[in-house]
Amino acid sequence: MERKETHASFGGVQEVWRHKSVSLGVESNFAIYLPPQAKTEKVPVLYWLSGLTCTEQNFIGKAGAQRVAAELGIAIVASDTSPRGVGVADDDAYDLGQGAGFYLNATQEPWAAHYRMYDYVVTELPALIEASFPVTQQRGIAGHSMGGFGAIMIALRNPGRYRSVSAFSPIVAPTQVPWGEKAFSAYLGPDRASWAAYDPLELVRTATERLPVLIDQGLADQFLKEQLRPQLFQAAAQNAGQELILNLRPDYDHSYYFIASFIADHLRHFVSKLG
Ligand SMILES: N[C@@H](CCC(=O)N[C@@H](CS)C(=O)NCC(=O)O)C(=O)O
Repeated sequence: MERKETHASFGGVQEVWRHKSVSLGVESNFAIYLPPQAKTEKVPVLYWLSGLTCTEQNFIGKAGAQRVAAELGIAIVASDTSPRGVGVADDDAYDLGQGAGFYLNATQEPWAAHYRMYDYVVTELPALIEASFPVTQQRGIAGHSMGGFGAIMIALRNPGRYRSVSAFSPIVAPTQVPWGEKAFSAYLGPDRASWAAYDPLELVRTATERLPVLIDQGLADQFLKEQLRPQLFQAAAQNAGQELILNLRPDYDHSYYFIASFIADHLRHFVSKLG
């Protein structure tokens, strides 16, 4: 594992590391913010999953999360959004291939060899983080858009693994919207039965643990009506008895300006569940 960046930030440190990932079969970057408290004690860690086109850099450069993470004494880990490199399958479109891994394990060619972001985010990365940094096993998961989908899907599938889950502008119904249908068709194949394991609307029906889900959604989001459709998750949650805090925010769009405006609420949501 090699440290690529280190920056003092609000008394703590923002780092970027590169390591050989077993799940992805290539080298991958992740970012970790360690608050000042981590110099003397182990701290809880929030995993952040970014959206389409992002790397580990977007969140750390644009969300402005370090100040409140330092106040609260939590670490934040931001992964990449797909495997990358010359030997890794890709597509010219921004919403498929590198930068668009959708946090699942692909079963179809040419994707299956490297596109295993589900295993990476759920198992490999936390094991590495917990062995290498001063963090506890108190984990939270949050994300944006494709990453908001990833956070909700992963929390619903992994009872006991996370203390909290939250999302900005998540793709809640990937089997019913163009971004999700395109990605699931490519990575999982045409058999829609295989999509259910990654569909939050299905998972919320059968989940054995129901962490309250916090969602913030901008009402001026250019992707709201076609790709995000939070009301579909709202209805599924209501049917399932799933607690949902859905904050609809007038005027806010899909960008990191929106995330930066409300990220503190999501960090506090995580800390409120640590008990
Ligand atoms: N049309 C946009 C769609 C991608 C987009 O909006 N990505 C969001 C996540 S779904 C993002 O966070 N972009 C990177 C950034 O704003 O830093 C593009 O081609 O870049």
